[in-house]
Amino acid sequence: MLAGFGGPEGQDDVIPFLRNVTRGRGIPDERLEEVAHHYRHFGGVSPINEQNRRLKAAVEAELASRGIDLPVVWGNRNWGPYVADALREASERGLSTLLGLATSAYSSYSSCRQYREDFAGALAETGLGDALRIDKVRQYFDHPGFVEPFVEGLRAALADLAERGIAESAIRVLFATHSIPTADAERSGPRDRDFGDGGAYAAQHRAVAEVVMRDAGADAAWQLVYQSRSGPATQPWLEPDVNDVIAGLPAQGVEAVVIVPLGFVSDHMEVLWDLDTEATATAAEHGLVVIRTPTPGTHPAYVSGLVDLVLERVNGTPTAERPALTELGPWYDVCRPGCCENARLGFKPAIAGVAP
Ligand SMILES: CC1=C(CCC(=O)O)c2cc3nc(cc4[nH]c(cc5[nH]c(cc1n2)c(C)c5CCC(=O)O)c(CCC(=O)O)c4C)C(CCC(=O)O)=C3C
Ligand SMILES: [Fe+2]
Repeated sequence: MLAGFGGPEGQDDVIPFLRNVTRGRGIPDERLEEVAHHYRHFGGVSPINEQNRRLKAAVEAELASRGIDLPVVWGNRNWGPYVADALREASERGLSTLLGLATSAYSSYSSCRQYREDFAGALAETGLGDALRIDKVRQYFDHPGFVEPFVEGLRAALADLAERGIAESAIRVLFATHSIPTADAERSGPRDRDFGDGGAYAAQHRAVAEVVMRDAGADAAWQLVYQSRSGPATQPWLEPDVNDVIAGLPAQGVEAVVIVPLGFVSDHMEVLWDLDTEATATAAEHGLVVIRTPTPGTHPAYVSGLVDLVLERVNGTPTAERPALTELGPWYDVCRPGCCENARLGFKPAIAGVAP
């Protein structure tokens, strides 16, 4: 079961979609109006659903090319087709076990546990709790198939800048990911492991960024930056913001910035607006050359990696034989007790984890 975030597909969908995403989250109205404007600018259509349709087709084609007969259903957390729709479809097709494959690579409440809660909620909503069992594929931030498109993108961007005569010492590589409340970040990953500042969420990004720099053969300075903050100003979220960092670069002798959207799997609104529109404008204002590198999208390495992830789980591949490019992984198949809890929302039932 490919599990996506979901997005609006027309102007009339924008507000109901935003209500779905932010229900009970204390997001200020001004922020919602601002985000509605991003969607309205693109005709009220988020590209994310079309991207997931393409990803589903690509995964199906990869399975077929390997002669593997596994059906794929698709459901979203915040817009149709919903996870509940996917469960009904699975049940009608006579399936009894689903393996969730989320379009989200890292550990945190928003990027892992919320999928597990929504799977549990959809089982309850559809009454299919006895007929269907749902497991979830491990977080794949350090899987070679997810990392390879970023390495290729960074290598190409640096080659492009070299051709333009810009020295690597005048280039800053910014690895961009979604900001989350620091309270969520501290609780990301299993409760019994210490990952340092920003919890498992930040540690995973730092570790993958190092691998991408190394494998791209990059010598430039780099840093992890955050984007798309949405909570009230009083609530601490992970920093620094991508725009604040960009604004400070010219004073450090930087002439060009490469933005690697490390936290995202496709060119959805966070990438098109917050990076390609806003951060790019900030860079231009400060006289910087800017290149935003590609997201995995339907890159063959990513698609093939997703199928490998499904198969390692289906086949029970021993941990030692599972690919992982950082010391942090391979990540857990079954989330550990208390994994990625949400400090603000309290306890909600979730599946595919060890009971607390
Ligand atoms: C970690 C993370 C990811 C990456 C992992 C993953 O991909 O799962 C992600 C992805 C996405 N976030 C998306 C959209 C939105 N996220 C919002 C709000 C929030 N995101 C959060 C975190 C994340 N979000 C958080 C902590 C909030 C605050 C509310 C809450 O506590 O839950 C809001 C509300 C308005 C706003 O304030 O921005 C919107 C509209 C879309 C769809 C884009 C499209 O339509 O193309 C995608 C892929
Ligand atoms: Fe989000």
